[in-house]
Formats: sequence, C-alpha cells, structure tokens
Amino acid sequence: MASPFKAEDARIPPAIPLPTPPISKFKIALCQLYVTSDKDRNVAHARETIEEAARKGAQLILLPEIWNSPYSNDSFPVYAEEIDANKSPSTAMLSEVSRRLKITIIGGSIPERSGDRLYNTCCVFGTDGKLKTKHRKIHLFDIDIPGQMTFKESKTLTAGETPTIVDTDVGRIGIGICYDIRFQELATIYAARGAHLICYPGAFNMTTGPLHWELLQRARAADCQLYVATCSPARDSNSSYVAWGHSTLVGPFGEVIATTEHDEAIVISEIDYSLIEQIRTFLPFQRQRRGDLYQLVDVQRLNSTRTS
Ligand SMILES: NC(=O)CCC(=O)C(=O)O
Repeated sequence: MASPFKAEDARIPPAIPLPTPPISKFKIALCQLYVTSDKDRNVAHARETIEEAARKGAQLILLPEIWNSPYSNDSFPVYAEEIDANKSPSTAMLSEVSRRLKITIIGGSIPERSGDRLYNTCCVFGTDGKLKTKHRKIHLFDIDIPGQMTFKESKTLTAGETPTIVDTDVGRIGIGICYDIRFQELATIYAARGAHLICYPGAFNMTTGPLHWELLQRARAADCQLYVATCSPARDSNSSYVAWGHSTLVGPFGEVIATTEHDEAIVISEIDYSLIEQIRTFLPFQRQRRGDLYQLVDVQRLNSTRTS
C-alpha cells in the first residue's frame, strides 16, 4: 500500500531555521526556592533570591512550579491570583524586579484565577518588566500509583489549551510546566518552531522523581538538540506533597551541565547557544527524519497557515 505521506512532507512541522538569538552566551539562574504557607513571605523571598541571582550575573531567571503557595488542591483556590486583572501581587513583584534589574524572568508558576476557573500558570517577563506571555499547564498531573503517589490536579485546575513559545532578550524559549515534560510532542513542536531553550518549572515527587526527572529532561534535550532547564521547589519533608528538587540545566547533547540536590539553592550556569548549531551539524538527525513513513502535525501552525 502506498504511504499516505509524501516525501516532501518529510519535515512536518517544517523546521524553522534556528533564529539568531539577541545574545548567544549568558548566565541562567535556577532558583530552587523553599515554599511555605505564608504567601507574603514566599513573594518577598522570591524577590530577594532573584536579586541575589542577578547580582551573580544571571540574565535569565527560572522559578519553580507553584512557588507562592503550597502544592495542594486545598491551597490552589486560596492562593490563586487574577493575572489579567492586574490583581496579582506575585506577578507585580516579578514585573517590578525584571524591569529594575533588566533581566528576563520565567516566573515558575502560580495558581491563576480566571472567572470561575483555576489554572497552573507561568508568566514570562521581559527586561522592560512587561508580561510577554503566559503558559497555562496543558497536561494536568493526574496520577494514581497505589500506596505511593496519588494526585489529581484536575480536581481544582483546568488545563491550558496552547503551547507557548516566546522571543526574549535571551533567545526563543518554549514553556512547559512539570507534567508537560512527559509529552515529547510539545517539545518537538517547540524545536520545530526554532526554540533555543525549553524551560519547565516543575515539582516532581519522591516516587517518580528519582527515576524520571533527569531522564525526561535529558531525553527532551537530546531529542530536540536544544537546552532544557528545570526548576523545582526545595524539598519540605513535612508538606503533604514532597518535591524531588534537583533543578537542572541540560545541554543540546543531552548532557547535564549543572544541577543541585533537594535543599534551597541558586544554580547558576552558562548557556552557549552556538553549541546547538554545532551539535546539529555533527549529528544531523533533524534532517534525516522519514516523514514519508511518519509525521507529527503541528495543528496550531497548520490552522494559522490555512487562515493567513
Ligand atoms: N506537578 C507535576 O506535574 C508533577 C509531575 C510528576 O511528578 C510526574 O511524575 O510527572
């Protein structure tokens, strides 16, 4: 039987050549924050940590998943903030500090209230302090490993509907939140749209973390030949959800560049985007896909092409 795909479709979604980033080498900081039940303290502490990271030379800051609130379905509605209505003390702080220090912030995530819905949302601020975009976690963390780990984000949260990729002063960045990292199609689409880096604020747990956290980051980076950065809350063994920690930066060859254990830490490391082109030249599998046999369709791009 003839293949339904034509050979000329071999790179669907069509790969966008890697855009030239405004800056090729810079420092990223992964702020692995200890999170408490005191929101004001969490916001003040995040501000101080960002300031410290910037003093150490970081131009891009990544915060953890749910850094202003405990990670629990009981807490999400209580700590949620309305981002669009400018009623969010957490994002007001991120905006102020990114503008004052002229840094880019991938603001981890916070519970977002929008009408009668709650989302797990990452806000991205540019060096001018403006909200560049926000990513609502697309894949909610619903898991049941009896006797070990049961969590159902969908009890309180609504899933986001769109992949998020954003041009910043430190390159083109795709965003996913924690469980989003398990879906390689999302990362593949970001790579096809020219991402240099994918940032995943995340809070893996003591059951899946040891086996899967680093494995998934390295897999996404090696598959897509780009940088992957993750940032977790620090571990609090007394909380109802115990985070794995281990915020990590992985390079485009799938190598761990910098990481930490589970305590509070600022991981600062250099990113050099020229390595992406180098790795892709040495190992050009992006151009060797057999799109005549299989393909991934980027529905969003397909629709925008059809309507434009
Ligand atoms: N907060 C999350 O999405 C946790 C994801 C996780 O732990 C996993 O194993 O996946």
